[in-house]
Amino acid sequence: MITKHLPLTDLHRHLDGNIRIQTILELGQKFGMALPATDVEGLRPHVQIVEAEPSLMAFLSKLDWGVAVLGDLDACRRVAYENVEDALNAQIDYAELRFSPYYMAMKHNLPVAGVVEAIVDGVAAGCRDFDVKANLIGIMSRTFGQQACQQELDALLSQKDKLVAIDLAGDELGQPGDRFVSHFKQVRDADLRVTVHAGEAAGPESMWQAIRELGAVRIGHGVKAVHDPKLMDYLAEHKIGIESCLTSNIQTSTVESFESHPIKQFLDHGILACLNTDDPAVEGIELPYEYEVAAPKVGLSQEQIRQAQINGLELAFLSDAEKQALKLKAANR
Ligand SMILES: O=c1[nH]cnc2c1ncn2[C@@H]1O[C@H](CO)[C@@H](O)[C@H]1O
Ligand SMILES: [Zn+2]
Repeated sequence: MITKHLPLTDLHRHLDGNIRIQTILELGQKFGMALPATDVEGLRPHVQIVEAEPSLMAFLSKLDWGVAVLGDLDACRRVAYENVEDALNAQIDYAELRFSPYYMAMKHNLPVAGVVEAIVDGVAAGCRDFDVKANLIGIMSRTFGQQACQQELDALLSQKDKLVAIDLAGDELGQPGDRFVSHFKQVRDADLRVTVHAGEAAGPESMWQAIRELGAVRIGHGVKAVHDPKLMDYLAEHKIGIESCLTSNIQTSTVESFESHPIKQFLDHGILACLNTDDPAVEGIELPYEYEVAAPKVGLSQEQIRQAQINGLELAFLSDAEKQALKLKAANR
């Protein structure tokens, strides 16, 4: 259950993994694209997980239609704006929305820096219209290699004041983190924080690398840490946050079943793990589902679920004053 009088955060939420099916249809039509179906139910199996996929990469292919219909920068702005409305509808007080501008720009050759501007714009408009606080995390999509990531990083750093952090997402097995050391040096030199998808498809060594060589202060997924007791200790001692995404881990076949998800061990070990969605529209879930259905299935007690909610605020890339303001707002409702 969500504790109503505490702020609800979603720190791991891909904006480009959360494009409404209806919007995909409308944009597809607007830009004259042949989609695999012409109505929501027909399109659903092409853009949403209907049963667990065999691998992370199979899961990720479901995001492709959503970005394929982004025919101009206005379309990017629309999707960003709708993401803030979706966060409001999911009861979220504070969202860190992450996006990969290169991935969004790819199909229609949009200017990558222009995509960043459009997302900044759309999210700002959404935050004005809906009562949600949001920050942006720029993603480098490792799937497309080092050069594409440098291009993506250049575009993101051109708007660095509008971002709170940079992430590395995509093909963890095919593009290991040691190829991105120089990219993350630039990120740290720009005073941006670092969160990295690691220990999802690859093992605990990928998490060590993200922490030691890339400067990660939070890790996306990180489920493989349970196989490395020293890493478990390190995460707890150094307060490295684990952004858990329970349903996503089942749907990518990263974790075999809810019952065997390691988040319980993380919390028992004093690790700051929190609950997040990942790609809500693609998964067909929202944050309340993670709190009310997925977390109990994993075996978390109500006290542990509450702790995960508290951890979300602690791990947020916000100032103490901003956290305090969110706490006050939640306490008074
Ligand atoms: O669960 C995930 N693991 C790894 N990469 C992901 C996940 N979800 C989305 N992306 C990746 O993030 C970028 C879009 O924001 C894309 O590169 C997509 O493949
Ligand atoms: Zn993710």
